[in-house]
Amino acid sequence: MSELLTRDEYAAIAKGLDFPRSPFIDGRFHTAGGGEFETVNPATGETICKIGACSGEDVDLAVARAREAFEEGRWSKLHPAERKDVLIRLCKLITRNARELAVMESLDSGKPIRDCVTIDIPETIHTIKWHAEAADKIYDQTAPAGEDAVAMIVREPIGVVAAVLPWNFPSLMLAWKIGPALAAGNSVIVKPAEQTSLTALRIAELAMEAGIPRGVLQVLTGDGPGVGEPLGMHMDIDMVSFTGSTETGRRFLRYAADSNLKKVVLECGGKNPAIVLADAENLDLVAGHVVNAAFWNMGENCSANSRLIVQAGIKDALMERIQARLRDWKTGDPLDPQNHLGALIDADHCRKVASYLDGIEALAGGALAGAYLEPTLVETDRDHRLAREEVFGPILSVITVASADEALEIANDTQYGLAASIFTANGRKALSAARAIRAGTVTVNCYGEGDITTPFGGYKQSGFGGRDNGLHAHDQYTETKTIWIDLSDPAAQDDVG
Ligand SMILES: NC(=O)C1=CN([C@@H]2O[C@H](COP(=O)(O)OP(=O)(O)OC[C@H]3O[C@@H](n4cnc5c(N)ncnc54)[C@H](OP(=O)(O)O)[C@@H]3O)[C@@H](O)[C@H]2O)C=CC1
Ligand SMILES: CCCCCC/C=C/C(=O)O
Repeated sequence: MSELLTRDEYAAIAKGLDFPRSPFIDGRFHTAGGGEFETVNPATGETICKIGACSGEDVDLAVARAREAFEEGRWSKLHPAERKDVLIRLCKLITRNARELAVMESLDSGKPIRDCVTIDIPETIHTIKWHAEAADKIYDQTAPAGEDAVAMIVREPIGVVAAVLPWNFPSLMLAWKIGPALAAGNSVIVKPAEQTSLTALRIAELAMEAGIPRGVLQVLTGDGPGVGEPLGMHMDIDMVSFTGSTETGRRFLRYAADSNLKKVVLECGGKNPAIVLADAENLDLVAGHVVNAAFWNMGENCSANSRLIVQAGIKDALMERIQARLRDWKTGDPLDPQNHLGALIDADHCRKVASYLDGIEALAGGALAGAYLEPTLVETDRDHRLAREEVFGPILSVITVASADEALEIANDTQYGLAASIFTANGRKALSAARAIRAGTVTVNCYGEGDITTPFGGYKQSGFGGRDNGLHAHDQYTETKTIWIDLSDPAAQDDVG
């Protein structure tokens, strides 16, 4: 926390920011053809600035420039070590501008500055750097083809990749996509969520300064129907990597089917359980994980544990500790580093989240003001919509169970399968539960998404087609080619055919 400044110091940085206002196409800010939209600070409701919205022609232009860059090999044919050097230069530039980027992110999204400074921007840098470093350390393979042939299995960049992003981790999700996609040699077109375009635009500008050739990293601003759909339907885009709602993810599968069968990778929603069994140790620590898992980033997190499934024997002791923890989790001005929760993405979304509480008495929290909603605890049965739907806000649904088997059955009774946590002192129970839970990430006696080295993505309707993070992400941005070379003596061969 020592790196944090005061609220007034952050406000002074905010005053001095120069906001990017246009899409970034072919290495420069470009006058958009689709009018303008306002980007609003959810914490105050004030307009930060107007940003140009891309037209269909702008999308076509960006795709043409991306294709040209790819075919000319400006980036795709560089030695991997050269791509590494440029991406590391980009990381240095992001680091140099980290404070401004953190404040920009907080203003644009309502995220607490403490998280932007200590998590979002450092993790953005770490992610790009990790993939950059991997670029010249990944080997291709040869197959066991015998003495008379060499069979090489080589990776090649896919081509033009569109990265369609959500608003909940604007720069980090950008890094999760562009890190591996650029390291692998692709041209990337980013479509940030309309609410949160600012840091993506600034990072694209820094990428140009770092030496990423024009056309290789572009950012198209605008909304889903105006920009996301034309990207999804485009005949010259080779892949879409998407993070967002399951409903919109489904659309990208349809776009691909109705256009060129582009590769689609989806990272979608979750309704993730935290299971606390009666033998869990150190309930203070468990309560800390449960609170963090549910309320970090205002619960606007696909991997939030929004269901607490707790065994009856320890429920009261745990709830007492959770309530005590919550008293320290202050909600308010995102630029004040004392606050753990800032504003939700906008007042409409906040009202929608709060409407889940209609007719329910909360055990704690529940106060609503503008785009702010206090962290809220509610007791529900397993079939309540709060316990089944992805709320994407700071509401934790508490479900009491009699046994570990019942807990696991409820945990899996969902259309989603992104993440889960289990707390127990019994190693055998922990491991068998981790295997039984149908989710992409299961944490034992802790909460988290893993780290850059571990793949992240979902089972069932939480994901499709691949994983973010780790070398698994690198794989998803490459095609696999077989090159078979015959080594046998032509003179000794029978005729063919
Ligand atoms: N898994 C996750 O991390 C996330 C899940 N969600 C869930 O989704 C809910 C709705 O949030 P929302 O922002 O609308 O999420 P969406 O899934 O709609 O948005 C994600 C991205 O897809 C774009 N998009 C939206 N509609 C279309 C479309 N028809 N064609 C192509 N692209 C499109 C969005 O653009 P634009 O927003 O500019 O219109 C945005 O860039 C949330 O309440 C939450 O439950 C939301 C964000 C992240
Ligand atoms: C520091 C790791 C943050 C991971 C956030 C993962 C969330 C993804 C999403 O909501 O899409």
